[in-house]
Amino acid sequence: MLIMDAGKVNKDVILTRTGCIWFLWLNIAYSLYLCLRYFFYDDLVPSLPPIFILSLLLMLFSCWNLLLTSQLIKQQLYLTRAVLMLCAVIYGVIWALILHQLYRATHDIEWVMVISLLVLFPAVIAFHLSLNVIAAFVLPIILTLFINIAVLNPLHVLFHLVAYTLALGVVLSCRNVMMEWVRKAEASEQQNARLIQKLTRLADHDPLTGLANKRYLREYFHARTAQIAAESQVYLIMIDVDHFKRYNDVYGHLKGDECLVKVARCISDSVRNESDLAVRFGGEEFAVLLLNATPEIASQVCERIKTTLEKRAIPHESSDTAEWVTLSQGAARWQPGMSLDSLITAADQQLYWSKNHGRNQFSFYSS
Ligand SMILES: Nc1nc2c(ncn2[C@@H]2O[C@H](COP(=O)(O)OP(=O)(O)OP(=O)(O)O)[C@@H](O)[C@H]2O)c(=O)[nH]1
Repeated sequence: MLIMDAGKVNKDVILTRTGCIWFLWLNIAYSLYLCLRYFFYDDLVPSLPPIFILSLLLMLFSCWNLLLTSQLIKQQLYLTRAVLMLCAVIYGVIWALILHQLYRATHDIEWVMVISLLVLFPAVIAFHLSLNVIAAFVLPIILTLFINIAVLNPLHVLFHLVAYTLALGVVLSCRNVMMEWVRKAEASEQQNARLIQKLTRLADHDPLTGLANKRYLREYFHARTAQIAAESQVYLIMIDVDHFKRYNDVYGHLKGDECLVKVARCISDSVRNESDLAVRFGGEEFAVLLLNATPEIASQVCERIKTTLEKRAIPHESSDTAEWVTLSQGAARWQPGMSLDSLITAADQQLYWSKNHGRNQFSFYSS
């Protein structure tokens, strides 16, 4: 496999691709410089054809790779690391040959060393994520330069070897600095993502019960009703705890809070469809939004909430309705074009009907 699709790609490969494009443009610029240099300096003339041919080859290979990369980007495809390494070796060998020819033409090892460092430095930056790709590019170049340095007289060999090794060390140490920056950037990116997740949860959920809040209901309602088909049936159930003021008065507000958490759990346990949403509407009021429901499903959910709470049997000694905590519910069906506020009002009217006709029951409105 020379190419992989976007699904199998990790972040490293994408970062390497950005580096590749930069590296290709640099190679085009360098090869252009070497080709043009011929017209302004005559020191390269004796060995012009090999350098000219190699520079031209480098330019054409880079242009072709650039075109290929843009095609891959369009098709959301990426080169595998093995192909990157092969390309790095080819570039390393071409540059090794160019530097060798430059040295043969100029006999100026210091200038050739500077040119080699100018080539190595961007490669280390571009491929900082992969030591193997860097090595595949760097090794042919270093080997050629060391061989060329070795043919100098002994005093110069030592001086140039030490100088070049030091310069290489500086270039390679840049990779460590880059990696440190990348690690820090990644750590802060992850921290930000966690923070955003936490803030989003705080903004969308009720801190006491953990259910979605009214703000999220509004967002969810608008997003989902804009998507769903006109024939889909959407229901809103409004739920209110019966005689909750008396519960607080008898058991205290902390117990009241605990009771609301238990009620919330009963409601969320009764909502089984993933697209349905259980909401703490405010105070001791809850709501359930049912997407793709039917009148039967909506009444089943109301019945399930009632019986689940009955099974929990949370004592409520001052309630006129039962010995345990009970709920009144009212449901209304959404019609396409109907606003959330109108739907809430319609469901609320049914809730009041349930309250006024004995509590601990549900009532329906289906226009
Ligand atoms: N403990 C606690 N109590 C709350 C919270 N939010 C609202 N309440 C209380 O819920 C009670 C609601 O009282 P009412 O609106 O009179 O309703 P009710 O007593 O349930 O009477 P009915 O709805 O007619 O059955 C008030 O006493 C509020 O203080 C909360 O987060 N925690």
